[in-house]
Amino acid sequence: PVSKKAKMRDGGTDELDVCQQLLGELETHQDAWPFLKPVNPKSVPGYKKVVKKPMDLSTIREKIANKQYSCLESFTDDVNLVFDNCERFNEDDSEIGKAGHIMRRFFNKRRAELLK
Ligand SMILES: Cn1cc(C(=O)NCCN)ccc1=O
Repeated sequence: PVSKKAKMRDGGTDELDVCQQLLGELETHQDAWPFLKPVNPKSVPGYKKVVKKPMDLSTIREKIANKQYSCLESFTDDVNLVFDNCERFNEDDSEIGKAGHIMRRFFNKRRAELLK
């Protein structure tokens, strides 16, 4: 079988390039505004108690910079956490709830296209 090592190419893995590409597209999406920075628990009543594992795009950007993602799967888990938290806390027909559904669909579509 092809060894893990074989996945490496100069300057890091292809998977990490895909993570950077996807994150860049999420950050610049017009509906990304609710997800760019950590939710401020002081300005959003109930958030701290309800959402056990907060996650946002700037935190994911930091984790990439600190080499905290070993593979596309661990990166995908954090992106999905952003949108799962959003569904948990926001009505589907709210502005933020709608943005979360749009962003999740966009992410899944682009991830599939980049992996083809
Ligand atoms: C993702 N999310 C974001 C907010 C929020 O208010 N973000 C600041 C926008 N400027 C509130 C609830 C929530 O689930």
